[in-house]
Amino acid sequence: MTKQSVNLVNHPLVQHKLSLMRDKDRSTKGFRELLNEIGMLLCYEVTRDLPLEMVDIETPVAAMKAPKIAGKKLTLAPILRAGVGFLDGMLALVPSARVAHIGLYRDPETLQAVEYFFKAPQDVLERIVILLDPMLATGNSACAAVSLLKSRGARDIRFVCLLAAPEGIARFQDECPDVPIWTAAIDERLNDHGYIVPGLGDAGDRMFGTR
Ligand SMILES: O=P(O)(O)OC[C@H]1O[C@H](OP(=O)(O)OP(=O)(O)O)[C@H](O)[C@@H]1O
Ligand SMILES: O=c1cc[nH]c(=O)[nH]1
Ligand SMILES: [Mg+2]
Repeated sequence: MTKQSVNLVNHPLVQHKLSLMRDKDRSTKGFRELLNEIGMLLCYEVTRDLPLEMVDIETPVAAMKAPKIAGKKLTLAPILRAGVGFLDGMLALVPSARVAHIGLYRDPETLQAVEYFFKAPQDVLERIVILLDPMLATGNSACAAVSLLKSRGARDIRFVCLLAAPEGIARFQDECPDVPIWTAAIDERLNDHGYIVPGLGDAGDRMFGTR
């Protein structure tokens, strides 16, 4: 199967906000607000190609045909915990989206993803699923999440992250060649503990103030 693309979102607003988030002195409040704002901007990009259909409406002045989004509806699927940081911003733009929660944490020794929760809408197979996690490091969590979604029948999946390591992109594209990626940056590498360098540290801990 041909590998889907990596879409680098280099809009100045996204890049500026990401730099603010990387700063080790950014407060928990600031970090969370920025992730939410970037979520909104990335939602704009990942939905750019949604098909439109022309429908009849009446303005106060005249009848017209106007474009509305057609076809499949959206499910937003955050990987807990850090993926939740994108959710409110995206739901502000797509308020009727359904939400699938995917509970995964990364074992600090093995770096394998450990599942602890999964709840998806019944009709997830009929929807476009936007998988959310700010960090694509080894790729283990994102691959495990795609496999859970596919086990429920999801076929049309897109992955949105904030930062990606080249190692994570390679692994994800190998295992999930049918899932395109949107990211705000591709960093240099992973360190010995599987953290993205230069990265921004542990996204979940920074967002919830747990370290
Ligand atoms: O690509 P990977 O190597 O799998 O790493 C990325 C994962 O690590 C972080 O989650 P973490 O396990 O820290 O859980 P948390 O969000 O609850 O802190 C991050 O939010 C991703 O889910
Ligand atoms: O750099 C990293 C790698 C995995 N998870 C994070 O939150 N940060
Ligand atoms: Mg974490």
